[in-house]
Amino acid sequence: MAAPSQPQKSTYDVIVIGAGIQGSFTACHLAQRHKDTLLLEQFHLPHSRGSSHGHSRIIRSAYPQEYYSRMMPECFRLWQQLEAETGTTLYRQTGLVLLGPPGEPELEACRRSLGVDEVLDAAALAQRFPGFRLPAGQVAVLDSTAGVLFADRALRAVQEVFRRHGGTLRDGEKVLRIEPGATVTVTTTAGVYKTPRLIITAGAWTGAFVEQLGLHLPLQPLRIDVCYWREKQPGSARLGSVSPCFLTLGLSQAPHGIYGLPSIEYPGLMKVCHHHGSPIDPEKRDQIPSSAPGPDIAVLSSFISSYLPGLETQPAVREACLYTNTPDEDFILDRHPKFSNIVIGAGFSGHGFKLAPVVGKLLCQLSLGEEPSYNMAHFAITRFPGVLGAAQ
Ligand SMILES: Cc1cc2nc3c(=O)[nH]c(=O)nc-3n(C[C@H](O)[C@H](O)[C@H](O)COP(=O)(O)OP(=O)(O)OC[C@H]3O[C@@H](n4cnc5c(N)ncnc54)[C@H](O)[C@@H]3O)c2cc1C
Ligand SMILES: O=C(O)[C@@H]1CCCCN1
Repeated sequence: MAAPSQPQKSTYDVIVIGAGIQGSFTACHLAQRHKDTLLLEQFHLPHSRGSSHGHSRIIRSAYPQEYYSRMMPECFRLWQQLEAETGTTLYRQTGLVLLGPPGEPELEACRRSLGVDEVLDAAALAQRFPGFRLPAGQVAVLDSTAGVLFADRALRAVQEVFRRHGGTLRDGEKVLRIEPGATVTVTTTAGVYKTPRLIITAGAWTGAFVEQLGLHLPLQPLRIDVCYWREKQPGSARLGSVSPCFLTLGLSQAPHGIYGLPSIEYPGLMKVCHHHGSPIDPEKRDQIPSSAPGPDIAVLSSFISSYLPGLETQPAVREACLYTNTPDEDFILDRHPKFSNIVIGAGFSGHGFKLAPVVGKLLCQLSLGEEPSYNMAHFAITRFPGVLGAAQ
């Protein structure tokens, strides 16, 4: 005889909306702090409809902005802790070369963030990493701490630790409505929940979602072409050989930057992408035709012929991922200006994965009314004018 079904629990200390890397780390910190936490995800997990899927992400210490580079030692430590807690390998050190014109301000700021003096010219780079050809007027700075995070595996690991600490993760359950108040009511496709504290980490869906809370955030979802390029000589860009990650700064033909990771996802294919994409509604991401090569592919092909002559100049595989950009490409990590028990983490602008352990900690601290461990000025909602619209 089947056991009588338990009535579904409906009250939690904290509810987190969105189980991407940011929501999952946030929920994990809360559960580790013994908060009874519900993490809600609209899609069945794992899924590839948002920003946290795929095999790999870059992690690096080098950052032009010191408010991110200052967080990196703690991020590296927390990633290591997650590896130890789950017995999985989540990080592989490969190094990263930053490429740009000598004296380029962001390149210089990265060099300062690393505390290195050395700048590699074309000959020094080619000797160290034979796959790269540095055109005249370009130099390289090496971040030897950098490497690859195994993204899908990392997401699974953090969700596993969340559950281990008593957290509840409900996937395939979309949040439809939020009613703010001292107790927030959260209505989903499957039930109604109450909580004194809500955190919204809904990725590319956040902008449209928080409109119901009278908040107009300048968040622009972008569809990114994730491209993989075949090595002419198989094995030349494989992880573990001499291939590092790379990132361009101040490149006139691609001002947003181009980046790459060694061939670890698909054998013989190196991931090289444009740090930019086309505006998109996340609900309609598959409606744009994917057959014709877009402008991003042309930029990448031309870059590859000059800098990476060991790769073929047409992508062998194209996938899609979403960025959610703010106008200044800094994150939003803040309380709702009117409803202080609702916290928002969004606008990760294509560089949030590596920072998720600290982002999660900060969102947890904000939600519990604690003093955040880092200066939050750059992440404030109120840096954007008119976010509360006419109701302000
Ligand atoms: C191609 C690409 C390359 C990148 N490279 C790097 C890199 O090298 N290094 C780096 O640090 N970062 C990188 N990033 C950025 C990083 O991956 C993102 O910043 C990060 O994944 C954002 O996570 P998120 O949790 O905010 O969003 P998501 O992973 O999209 O999570 C949000 C979740 O909320 C859910 N959701 C939305 N609405 C609802 C609702 N109403 N109810 C329930 N659930 C809901 C969504 O389904 C989704 O699962 C890259 C991103 C892309 C796309
Ligand atoms: O966050 C990063 O390190 C990379 C840089 C290049 C674009 C994608 N994100």
